[in-house]
Amino acid sequence: METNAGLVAGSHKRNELQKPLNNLNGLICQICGDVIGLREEGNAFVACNECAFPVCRPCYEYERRGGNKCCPSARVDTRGTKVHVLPLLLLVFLGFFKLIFHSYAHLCGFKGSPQLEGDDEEDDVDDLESEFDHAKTDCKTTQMWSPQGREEAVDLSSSSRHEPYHCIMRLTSRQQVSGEIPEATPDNHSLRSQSGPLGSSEKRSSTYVDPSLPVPVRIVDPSKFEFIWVGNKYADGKGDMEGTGSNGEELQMADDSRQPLSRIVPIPSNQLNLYRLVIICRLIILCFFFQYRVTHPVNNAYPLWLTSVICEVWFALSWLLDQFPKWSPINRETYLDRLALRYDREGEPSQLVPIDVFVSTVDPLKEPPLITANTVLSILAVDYPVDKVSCYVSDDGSAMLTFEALSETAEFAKKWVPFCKKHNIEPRAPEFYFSQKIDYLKDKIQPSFVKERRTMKREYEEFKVRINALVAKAQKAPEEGWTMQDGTSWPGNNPRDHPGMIQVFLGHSGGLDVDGNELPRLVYVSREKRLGFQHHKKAGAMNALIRVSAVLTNGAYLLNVDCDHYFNNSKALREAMCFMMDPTLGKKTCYVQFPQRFDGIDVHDRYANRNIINLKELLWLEEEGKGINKSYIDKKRALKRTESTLPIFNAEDIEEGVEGYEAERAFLLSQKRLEKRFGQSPIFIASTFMEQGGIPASTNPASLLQEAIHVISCGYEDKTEWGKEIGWIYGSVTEDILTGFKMHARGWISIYCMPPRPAFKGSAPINLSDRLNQVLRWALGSIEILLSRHCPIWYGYKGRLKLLERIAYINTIVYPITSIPLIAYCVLPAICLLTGKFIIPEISNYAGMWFILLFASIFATGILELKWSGIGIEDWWRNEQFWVIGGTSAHLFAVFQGLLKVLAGIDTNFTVTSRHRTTKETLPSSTSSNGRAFWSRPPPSSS
Ligand SMILES: O=c1ccn([C@@H]2O[C@H](COP(=O)(O)OP(=O)(O)O[C@H]3O[C@H](CO)[C@@H](O)[C@H](O)[C@H]3O)[C@@H](O)[C@H]2O)c(=O)[nH]1
Ligand SMILES: [Mn+2]
Ligand SMILES: [Zn+2]
Repeated sequence: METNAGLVAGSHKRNELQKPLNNLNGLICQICGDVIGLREEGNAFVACNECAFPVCRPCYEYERRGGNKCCPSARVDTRGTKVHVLPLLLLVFLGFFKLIFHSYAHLCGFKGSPQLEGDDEEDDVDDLESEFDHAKTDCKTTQMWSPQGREEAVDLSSSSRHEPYHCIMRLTSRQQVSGEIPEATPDNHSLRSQSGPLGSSEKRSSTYVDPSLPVPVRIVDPSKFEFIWVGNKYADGKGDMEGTGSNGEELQMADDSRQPLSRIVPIPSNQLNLYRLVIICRLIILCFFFQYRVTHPVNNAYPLWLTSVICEVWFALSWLLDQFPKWSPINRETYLDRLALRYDREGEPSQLVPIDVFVSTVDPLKEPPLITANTVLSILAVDYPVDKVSCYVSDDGSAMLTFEALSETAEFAKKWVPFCKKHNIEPRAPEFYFSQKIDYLKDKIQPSFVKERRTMKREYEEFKVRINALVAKAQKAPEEGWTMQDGTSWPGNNPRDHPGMIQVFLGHSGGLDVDGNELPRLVYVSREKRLGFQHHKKAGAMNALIRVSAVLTNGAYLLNVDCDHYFNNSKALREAMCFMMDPTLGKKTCYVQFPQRFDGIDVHDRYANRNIINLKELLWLEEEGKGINKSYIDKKRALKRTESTLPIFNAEDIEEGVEGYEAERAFLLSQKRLEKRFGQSPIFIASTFMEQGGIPASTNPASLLQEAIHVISCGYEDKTEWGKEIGWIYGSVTEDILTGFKMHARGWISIYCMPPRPAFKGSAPINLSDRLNQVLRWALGSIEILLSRHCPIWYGYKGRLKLLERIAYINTIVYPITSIPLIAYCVLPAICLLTGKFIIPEISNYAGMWFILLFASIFATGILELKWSGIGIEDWWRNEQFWVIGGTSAHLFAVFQGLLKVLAGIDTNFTVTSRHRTTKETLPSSTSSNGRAFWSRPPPSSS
């Protein structure tokens, strides 16, 4: 509001200034700073007669081509709609008229002139301009178009996948961040820093450690609630808090190295209590309802009655399971400024720890290289010290297209990254940045910025042309397979049987950006694949990356994103570090996860992908700081590094120095044991002992590459604990849930982090079949876990899983089974109709009351949830619809497929994915492309 007022005032002022000048030549364009030229009649060019906002003709036309229908100043004025109602109406009317004319012409068999379809703008076209055609016709869509014409357009939204969460995991479980931070003593590691869960917001500094407070249990189900608890208050809360601290206080806080880097934001207790009250009422009503149902069978339709009661009981149970995680939500906010004060002070070397970012891709046709490129660019431009970020791209499809696109991306990054950092733009994925409207009235917009932005946009369009050309070229593979630029054959021609490949771009030796600064390192990795070796999909790919990165850069933490999920918030890494480097939280936190947000969903969100309401799939909970979720991430570097670190240890053992731990540690330290656990790589094992990450200075880079190829070979994990106890855990297609579960069972906690500006965004499946397939895959993953030794119902009672965590995981695992009663219940009405019988006996007034109360309580909970979450009724309804669609199709199918797979060993999926591929063996070789070294390794001779 404040900004708006400012804007409006600003533009008035300008108008006033200009009025007297209006007829003068020499007026300055408010966008680019050039002089506004004259029109033929000798008056200054005026774009908008309403406000006479001074823009030059080139700027005005540029904006128009970019899809703006109104003048640059009015567009940012929120009242602009009012001003432009008339022209809009006219436009609509005109459009309508054209439509009628068109159909009429069509009916008469007469072809309307093509101009009729376009806008009435002039069509002088240079090669850059034609690309704006699309935007002209519909500036609202996020579609992307290419300069070459629409056929080649890449539709962003067509990327078929998306993933729930991105997590930062610890690499070492016990991160000694820096000498400054004293060890936590056992008595203050209670996390509950604040007042009680619902208490008023006391001053943080005084309440931070108060071991005497009871430890409240809080759980959050972001599926329905993330907006409730976070949306409204989060953003403002921070401002308020900061406002209260005087300078002196802040300084003092900065001094105190135990100041937490985040806090829990209290939720108003009346809100929460009201909700809880309704839930309890609903529960009580439910009990009476069942009492009535059970004691009043329908005598002439006993089977119908019995079926319906069984279904109802199941629904009630699943509702109850669903309810637990929502009982005590937690909301957190971070103090980025404290993080910077403590570890990243101006003028001193940064003490932030290094992070390796992993991007997974498989199929460049389903996951368009342009999307992956955008993700990579957003990582390279992230707001974190460049020498502390490395980006690893895993290509499970060993596609030369992916490789070449990455090589182009590295080149483009040299221009893109300095531009982002100089102007501090968001988001730092160019496609999404340029699709945003720019607000020329914001004070920070300088004419020089406008010009650089235009240049950059042009560069990006050219980059897109190059990527699209690569994609076009990759459509039909030549008989003899792909050949690299230097004429050698591409080693990955057979994606199911090829050597490991690694290529390092950028980084210290890979060239500087256009301003002469270093860039983060970018590494292409395609792990070795051989027939007869299980590759374990994404989990396998991530484990390979854990090892390569440990050998090459060895970040202390790792972050995993899918290739279609770009950094929407360039401070996301810092957000996560506020938890990982927190003096108290950091020691027990295994991973930080961010919710999944989407772009490019169709307006009506027909397939209910907006996670706003996403059902159980996204269940997670935080309890005494313990998080769960369907996220993926996992284990830190799998292993741990020094003494304390592995997540293979139980979290408390590490903290408390339990006896067994000491003993195990001694055992572990023996090299033999380490090799058994981590595989035969002395360099990898050594790297796990580097608490702060980084590689021993003495190592020779050439030998590191050799070793890196070794650790991604497909036999490397044989007889080790990879995928069993270490790294991403194998055995479920939802490896993220399984791995998170395993970590929680060891007593680690996880944090759910929801910065006001969403940290990551992805593209969601936009067609029903992709979406159903995804839902099917997730449900199948759950069933796999349900039927495995890791089933949360029985697993780990000797471990450290908290009861609520267990319930939340059970809920996440069991939901596909609900499809069976759901289908039964859907069929019941038909049977009732056919047989003329009903599932409920003649109803008395007394019974009728329970029915009415039950429905009322269902409405009440629904209304409260809707109200607090800010979810619209439409979204909610769509979600309910999709729940039935998915529940009666994909979930049911998953149950059977899972049973088949686990009980009979039939992997239906396998037959789908492994279709015809020629098994042409390509001889891997050491080659070079583009003058850079390219490493690969021959297949194991006979192992
Ligand atoms: O053999 C494979 C298969 C997949 N992937 C990658 O794994 C990610 C997720 O796969 P996708 O098919 O896109 O699944 P989604 O349902 O979109 O992803 C969500 O759900 C998955 C299952 O829970 C999680 O693995 C993902 O992290 C999560 O984002 C993608 O980046 C893929 O490139 C591989 O690297 N290798
Ligand atoms: Mn995906
Ligand atoms: Zn201008």
